[in-house]
Amino acid sequence: MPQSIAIGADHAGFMYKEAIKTWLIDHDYTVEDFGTYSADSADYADFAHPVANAVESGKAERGILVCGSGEGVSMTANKHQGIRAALVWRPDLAQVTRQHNDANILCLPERFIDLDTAYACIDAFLNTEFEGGRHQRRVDKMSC
Ligand SMILES: O=C(CO)[C@H](O)[C@H](O)[C@H](O)COP(=O)(O)O
Repeated sequence: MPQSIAIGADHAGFMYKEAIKTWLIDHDYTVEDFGTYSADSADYADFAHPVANAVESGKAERGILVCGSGEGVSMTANKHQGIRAALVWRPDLAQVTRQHNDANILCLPERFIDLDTAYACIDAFLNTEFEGGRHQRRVDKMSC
């Protein structure tokens, strides 16, 4: 299971990102926080790219990104070849995107889910293994 987690958010995900950082540290994960560092208006790509770079390079084993809808950060992170970023709003979706898609970044929509649901999604994302097999073949076909 992963130990090092890169996190990032824009202003609309800042509050959850801060709470998630504490949650991860309390659960013995190593966290690198790529910002944003306040609730001032900011651009999600400025945080999604550094988190994606950290995961793509192997500096972090997984990433977690938060914005208002989760859409901006997921679209940005998925521009990176080595990234499979999944926009998730239910724990069972987090579980299946690990099992079937080997997702390496979790994207959460702060404006659409409560914090306990976000924690449950993270728990599933960090504690579910990729199933491989037919799913590996499909993941291998993602690159263009
Ligand atoms: O990408 C998004 C919307 O698809 C994110 O939710 C952003 O956080 C959102 O656009 C920020 O909106 P704001 O009006 O600037 O707060």
